[in-house]
Amino acid sequence: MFVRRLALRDFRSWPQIDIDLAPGPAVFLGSNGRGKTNLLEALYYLSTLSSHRVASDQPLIRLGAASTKITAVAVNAGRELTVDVELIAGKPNRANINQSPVRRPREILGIVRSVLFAPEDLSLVRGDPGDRRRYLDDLLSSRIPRMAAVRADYDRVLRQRAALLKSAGGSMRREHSADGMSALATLDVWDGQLAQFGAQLLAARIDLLADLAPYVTESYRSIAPESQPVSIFYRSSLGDALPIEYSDPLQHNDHADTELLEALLLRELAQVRPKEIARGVCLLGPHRDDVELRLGTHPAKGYASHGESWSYALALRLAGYRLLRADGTEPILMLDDVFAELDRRRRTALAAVAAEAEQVLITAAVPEDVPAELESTRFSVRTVEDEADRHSQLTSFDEDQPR
Ligand SMILES: Nc1ncnc2c1ncn2[C@@H]1O[C@H](COP(=O)(O)OP(=O)(O)OP(=O)(O)O)[C@@H](O)[C@H]1O
Repeated sequence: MFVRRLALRDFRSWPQIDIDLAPGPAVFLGSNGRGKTNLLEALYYLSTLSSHRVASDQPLIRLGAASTKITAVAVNAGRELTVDVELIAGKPNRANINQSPVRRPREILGIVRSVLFAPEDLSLVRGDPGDRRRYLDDLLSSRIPRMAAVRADYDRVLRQRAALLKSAGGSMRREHSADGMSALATLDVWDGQLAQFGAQLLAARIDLLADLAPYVTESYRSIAPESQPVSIFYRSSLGDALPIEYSDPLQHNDHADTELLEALLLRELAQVRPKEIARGVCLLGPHRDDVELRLGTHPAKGYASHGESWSYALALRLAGYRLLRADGTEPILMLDDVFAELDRRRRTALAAVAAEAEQVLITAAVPEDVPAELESTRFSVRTVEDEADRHSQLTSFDEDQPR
């Protein structure tokens, strides 16, 4: 798929912009802080309903504006769909497909598919488990859009159960108190829901990892052939209760059994309940899980060098890209200021993948940062400043140059 048009209103540094795009590479050039990443972030938002940089939507709305709107015309196998989402401060977001409102914004997921590789991705290797969970879950929602609803249900149950654990902890501790008994009964209901949605999410992650793992190994080998091989494992808060073939993607060849996982979660939740009540937090479930990234026989986190960590992060993104492609829908590849960080071999490996992409959007400070095989449409991104305002502006790079 590709995006034929991207229009923004009051998105970060862009008051208004309407860009025509074509299949193949497009390069956005400009020095630091001009608004290049903001363009990619907007498109990424349409494909995941979240930013790759911030957890809340507020920073995406241009300072001084009350709302922002992102619109794209996506072309998939010759079929065009116009999709837009409006983020309004303090109100629920709204979305349209072909100008018709959808009931929930997440109904637009799957129309624009993208994979974004950005400097922040180093945190996939060096950061907290939450960064790796998010990587898996975003890929999951791109691949199977209905999983976004499962995630939302799981998060809702998690929040409500956590609130119950916190507020009712005191009354539960008072033995045989009426409040305590009723809180325990309510907790049983939430345990059931947590196990139900948690098992669906867990099964989907385990299946995803099994499909993804060979692409991660292959992508890493192509980027860093001289390095030790990599392998990935699912680390569940269920610990040893999780069947071994569910932890090791190379041993998992079937669909994960959701009923089995639900029963395991329920059983283990019953076991940890006293601890959860004492601490007032949910200790078990996919929100506590991690993906272990190994380099050779060691965990990459704390062991891999800077270059190896970069290669690993890039391999994870390329693996996601290849997996979506193998599913039959080519995602847009977005490369945010990454070539300058890469050595020659890794630049060449990444450029080879990007040159084959149906559409690739690249940001860079200077043209020399972009490999020659990816040269095509070039835009200049600059900042315009007057007394009243400071904002980004886009022009054709080639027309900009002195003749
Ligand atoms: N909500 C907002 N309203 C107005 N301006 C914003 C908002 N959020 C960010 N900006 C501005 O956007 C600019 C940063 O844009 P962006 O991150 O796209 O830069 P960039 O061109 O990718 O730079 P770099 O090469 O340094 O990554 C900054 O000038 C920042 O002040």
